[in-house]
Amino acid sequence: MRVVLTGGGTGGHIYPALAIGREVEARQPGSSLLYIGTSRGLESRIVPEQGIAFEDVTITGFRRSLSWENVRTVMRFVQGVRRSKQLLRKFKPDVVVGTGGYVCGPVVYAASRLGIPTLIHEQNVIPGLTNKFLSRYVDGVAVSFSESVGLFEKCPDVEFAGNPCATRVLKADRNKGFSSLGLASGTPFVLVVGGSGGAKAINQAIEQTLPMLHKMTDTHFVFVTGERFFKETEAAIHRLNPEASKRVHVLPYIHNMPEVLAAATLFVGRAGASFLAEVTSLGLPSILIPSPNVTNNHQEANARSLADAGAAIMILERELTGELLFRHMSAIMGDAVRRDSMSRASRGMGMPKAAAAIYDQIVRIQRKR
Ligand SMILES: CC(=O)N[C@H]1[C@@H](OP(=O)(O)OP(=O)(O)OC[C@H]2O[C@@H](n3ccc(=O)[nH]c3=O)[C@H](O)[C@@H]2O)O[C@H](CO)[C@@H](O)[C@@H]1O
Repeated sequence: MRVVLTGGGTGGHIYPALAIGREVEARQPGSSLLYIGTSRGLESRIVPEQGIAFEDVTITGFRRSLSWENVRTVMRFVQGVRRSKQLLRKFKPDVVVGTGGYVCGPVVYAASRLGIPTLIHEQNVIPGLTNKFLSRYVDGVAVSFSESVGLFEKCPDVEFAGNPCATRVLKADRNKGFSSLGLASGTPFVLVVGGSGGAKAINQAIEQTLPMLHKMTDTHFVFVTGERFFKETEAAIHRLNPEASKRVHVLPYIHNMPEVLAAATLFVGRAGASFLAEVTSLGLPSILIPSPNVTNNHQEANARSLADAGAAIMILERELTGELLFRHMSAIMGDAVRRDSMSRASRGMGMPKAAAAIYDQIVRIQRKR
């Protein structure tokens, strides 16, 4: 099968697209993938590293308020559709799959105008602007939450599939996760990561925990700062606690995240949808600090659903302090029975077969044509 994947800006849109691509390759060996993204998004680096062909279109997002920038965005959209049509005519895909983020707009729209079967995947309970716009043109929408099924009334085929990131972590080799971090297999560690772009508030809270970390003997901390905060955070950590470097491993970004997640004992981070799909698929206990700066405060809703099920502790950013975070981390790491119970609750929410369900939907929308 020839598949065009598109979606991006942040990891939460890119990894679902890659997971769908990998499922297609597994189910139909010899398939060809082309990823269309923007040269400014994270996808322009991640996708080529995965050995997948990459082409770019230029596009920007709409501002929610009226502005001249929106006029320019419309012009870029028209140009983006033209460029997408050229790329699609050349690659001749059997299907085009979009996973949200504004780059999807021109690519999926162009595909539908050319009569190519199209599917979009929505990661969040409340649909993003681009997916909502596209839903009237596409053949299928795959959603991650049952509550979202009714929100795409313009589309004839809406499937509650889950998030395909849940599938990509399952086959991950945890021993490779340990060795890539320079840790002996089985070393207990807390993975702290503020979403695909890092989170200043979480970085600052971790800096505040440094004087307390020696109390959690044997536990290591893998702390992912985000590329833009790496230098300052790493410098602050070494200044505040030079001794910490033995058990605190500071990194800007992790490229083999499935392997590292499979090895982790506890996850601390934002409540982005793709991360949560991975965490629940693996049955990891978590401490979630939802970003307050997202549309409709959807990360708090994501985090609350895990907290209500007993799979996670939620800390709101306005209440976050190093002391509170340390207290929760040390309570969970020090209590194996509690960890087991959180882990069972977390696994109970996982949807590890999501990628397979989306592959089946792709085949179905092709047949309907
Ligand atoms: C601030 C913001 O707008 N966040 C949104 C964004 O989050 P964001 O892009 O942070 O996405 P998620 O937290 O959902 O997922 C991040 C993805 O990147 C991967 N990863 C992350 C860090 C790293 O070092 N290495 C790595 O591989 C994770 O394994 C995961 O697959 O998209 C999500 C899915 O639409 C939304 O729910 C979030 O609200």
